Amino acid sequence: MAPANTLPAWSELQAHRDDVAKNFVLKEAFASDADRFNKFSRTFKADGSADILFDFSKNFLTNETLDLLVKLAEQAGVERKRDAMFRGDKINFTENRAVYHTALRNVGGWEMQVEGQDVMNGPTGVNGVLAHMKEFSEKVRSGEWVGFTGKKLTNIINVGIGGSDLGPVMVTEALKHYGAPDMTLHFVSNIDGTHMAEALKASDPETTLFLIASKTFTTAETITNANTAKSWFVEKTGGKGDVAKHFVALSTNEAEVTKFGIDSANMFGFESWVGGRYSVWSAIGLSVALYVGYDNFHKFLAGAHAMDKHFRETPLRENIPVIGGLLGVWYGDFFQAQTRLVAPFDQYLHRFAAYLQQLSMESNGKAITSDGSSAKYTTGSILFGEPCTNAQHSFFQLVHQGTKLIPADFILAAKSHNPIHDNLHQKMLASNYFAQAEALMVGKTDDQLRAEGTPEELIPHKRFLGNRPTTSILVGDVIGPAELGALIVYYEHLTFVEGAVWDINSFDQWGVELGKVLAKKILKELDEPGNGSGHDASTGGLIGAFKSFSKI
Ligand SMILES: O=P(O)(O)OC[C@H]1O[C@@](O)(CO)[C@@H](O)[C@@H]1O
Repeated sequence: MAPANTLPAWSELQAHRDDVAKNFVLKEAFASDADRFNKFSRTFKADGSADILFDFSKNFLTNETLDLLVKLAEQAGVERKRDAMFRGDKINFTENRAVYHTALRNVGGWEMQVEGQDVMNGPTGVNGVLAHMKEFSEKVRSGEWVGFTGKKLTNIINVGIGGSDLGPVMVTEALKHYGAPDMTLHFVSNIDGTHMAEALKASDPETTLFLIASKTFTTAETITNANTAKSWFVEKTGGKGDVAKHFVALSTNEAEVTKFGIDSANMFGFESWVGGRYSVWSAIGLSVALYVGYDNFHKFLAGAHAMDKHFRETPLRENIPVIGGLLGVWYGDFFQAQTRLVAPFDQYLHRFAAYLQQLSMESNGKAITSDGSSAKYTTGSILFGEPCTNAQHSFFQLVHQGTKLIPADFILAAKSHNPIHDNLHQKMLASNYFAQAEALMVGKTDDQLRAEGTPEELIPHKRFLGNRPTTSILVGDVIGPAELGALIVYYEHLTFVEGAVWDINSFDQWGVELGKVLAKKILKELDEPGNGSGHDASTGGLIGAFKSFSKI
């Protein structure tokens, strides 16, 4: 594909930005068009899910802007690339793989093949793994599957990192309302011994089930943590513990699973066309099924599939993830916004931004386009976020009065799982959700400050320039499994659209390899005399200091 900035629509957008958008004032746009909210809002509707309102009206958008962005998407081949993904083409061209996480949640019976092979049915097909997950999770939750002393397994330790951790953590936290009351979850990811030590300290080997979650089953942190866990289990049970009853593997790599000592019958597999950051829908999501029950896990898949259907079938201008992705390009490449804020007004979603960081930044943190040349434009964005209202009391000062343009997404469920104190908390949460977006848009003028009696010398300091764009996402009920699935997939496909316009490979992650290789070399040097070989003075000096401090 031609580099994005050589496409005709790109130049038209640049001209549009120069002539119109640089003077675009949101509050004036609303004052001049009473129908603006309706024009730039879209509602996601699907059976089994509450409606989800996506209000894009507080963005730097005019009809012309949206027309030009859609034109850019067309010229960049977004629809062609989207259809190639759903067709199972090897769009992950550096690893020669399909990108087929959509098959994992294909509850709609779509025919889905990779290299002419049906991926849904057959012994190792998606549906077979889901059936295995259903059977296993139901046996554990019912107490039919017990530990070596006959006790119910109520303490789950998921050992994984990156996509083998962030998704399970975020989803089990987001769906805590549906979690088994007698089940405790631990997620151990960091190689820092504290992570595993703290989990084991709180665990009884007789009631503990370990999920060793690793797509490759070669990730150093995970395999080390898994071996530590196994040693703890053997030691604590005096060798009487039956690993087969207390360890299962979630992976694509049967050989390494077997080498570790887990029987393949206790392995839940998935294919290499599932990227780590797209894997919560796969066997990696077993902790979710164990915690909230398979029926809720299926609803989670169904909500995701519904957003897949919307993305696959909806014309670009009405397509919600397409609009979200095009806004990412618009702010990043035409307004030089370097970051994106995602602030859920929802405590259960407190790990949502952390999950989206890997999804967005591991997908689009790329500077090379499909033909191997360097991108001549900005790609990717630094995604960050915390739940509100906490974030308002933390870093919103910069968002409101700083020098940076930070497009923000706010998310709220219309109903709370916990309508305590006569729903007062939910109303206060909602009032802040509305107020933050409004404040960022309208700001506060010098005249308003003077009218309040603000001393002249304080006016510049208390001025709010406003005109800061936000997207408000409002879920029309509580956020349950289906709504969560749809929300995640909105961001998955928004990320896809950004990458498709930027003509990058959003599905490999070569950038995580160099650090691993260097760490492996240094690990050996920590057990050898001296400060290692071939290091710069800083690295060598730090190694020396570490050895001295820790008396290695
Ligand atoms: O699931 P696994 O193979 O152990 O990989 C864990 C994580 O490591 C990576 O950094 C790739 O090495 C992420 O992409 C991935 O989610």
